[in-house]
Amino acid sequence: MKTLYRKLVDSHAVAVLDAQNVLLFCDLHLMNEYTSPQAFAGLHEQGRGVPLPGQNVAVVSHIIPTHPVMKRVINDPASALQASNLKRNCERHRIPLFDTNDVLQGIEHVVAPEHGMVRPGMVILCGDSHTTTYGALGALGFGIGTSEVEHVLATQTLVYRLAQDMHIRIDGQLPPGTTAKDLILMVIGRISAQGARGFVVEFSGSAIDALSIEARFTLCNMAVEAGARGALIAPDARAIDHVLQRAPDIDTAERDMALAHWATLRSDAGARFDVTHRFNAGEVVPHVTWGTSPDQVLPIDGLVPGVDPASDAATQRSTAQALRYTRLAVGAALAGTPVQHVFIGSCTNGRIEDLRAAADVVRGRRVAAGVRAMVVPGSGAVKSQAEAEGLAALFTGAGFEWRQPGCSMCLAMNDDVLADGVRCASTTNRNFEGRQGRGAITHLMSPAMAAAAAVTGRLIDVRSLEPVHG
Ligand SMILES: CC(C)[C@H](C(=O)O)[C@@H](O)C(=O)O
Ligand code: SF4
Repeated sequence: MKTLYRKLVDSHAVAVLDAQNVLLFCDLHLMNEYTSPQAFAGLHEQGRGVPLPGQNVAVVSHIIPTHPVMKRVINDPASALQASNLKRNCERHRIPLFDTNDVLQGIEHVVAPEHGMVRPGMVILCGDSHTTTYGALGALGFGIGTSEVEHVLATQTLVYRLAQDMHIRIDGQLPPGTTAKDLILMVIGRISAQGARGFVVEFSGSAIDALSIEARFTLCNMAVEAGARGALIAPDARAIDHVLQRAPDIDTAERDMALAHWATLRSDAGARFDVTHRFNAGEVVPHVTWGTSPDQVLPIDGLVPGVDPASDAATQRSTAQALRYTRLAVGAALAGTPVQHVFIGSCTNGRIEDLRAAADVVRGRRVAAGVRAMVVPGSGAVKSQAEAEGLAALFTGAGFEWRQPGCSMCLAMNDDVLADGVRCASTTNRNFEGRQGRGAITHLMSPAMAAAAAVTGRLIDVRSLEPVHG
């Protein structure tokens, strides 16, 4: 009787090293410009090569400028060097690369599944924490450090310490106006940013079954913000369709074998989880963070909390510091807080369904005076799809900036940086101090909620917007 997680580990264990560690085979190794340079340098120092270049792929994601011009030139010398290093290294080792000016370039976690690279049952590694995203398709993905990137390049394996099994079961129906983003923010708020530390989480239940694949990406992407070492959803017919539509290389014979294998990718009835949590999706309301950790989050009708004298000293300190940083008054309503910036994008919420959800709110409305709002699609493919559907025209017509794809203001490693004190409604995944710019204040929320903030200039429950007439 095994959990899905243990099945994936066991089927990829090249060797058992001891009771806690295995040598894990990696089916797909993704790389970005930021965490790969030292790994390649180490590889070259030791005179090693890359034995399986076809099982590696690289994407320029983080440092890339997104201003809306055709040709993208990286002006910052250090960033330009990272991009040119990645190109040189990929050429040298014959590793496929989505380079700066590739029309399909984007955020690594948006690009990889678009091309059918992510398949159920795979182990996928990347020097990036949001690799947990791929659990949405039944693949075990997680982030690794730069020295591990080097190890994977050289051997296509990783020395891996086993995690514990957590089951998060979510039944019930998400109410209208709420999304997977609200659900995962609620879960993180309840179990805390450390709540899944040391665990791989398997999500299941009727609410999960009802989610689109893109919504499942959002959920698994943010599981790492609860400390999870991986997130999984057993692949169902919807996940399998999603993969097959994007993997034309699978011929009929392979397809039958693949389908038979994928059907086994679920936790056995009676498999034991170390911890189980249960939630009711029917209770979900739009959520917004108020602090500087994703678990400092409240329903939009919540009041900014004060320091709880009953909490431990560390929590008291971090609450006080978060309140200082976000400049919110204890006891004030979160709703109504003015924002100066809105950012719609990232590997959490930069996919086509996210842009459609934001567009549905924006249609017939305009960006509020004094607000700067931008949409940064997660990839070139998302961008052209949104343009073909008329979403780009809708956004620009309403006063949004329509940008080129990349990580952008999710972590401000390019030139999309907010000024000190600017408050931003953001569809990203981390509200850490300084993440969107020194002194900039981030409120995490869903695309619909961010769009509502853009058109009203404040944090607001999207469900309370007056209908648009005419
Ligand atoms: C730059 C990269 C290493 C980092 C990560 O690991 O997640 C980034 O993508 C982030 O979201 O903070
Ligand atoms: S979009 Fe944000 S979270 Fe995702 S990989 Fe880029 S920086 Fe990291």
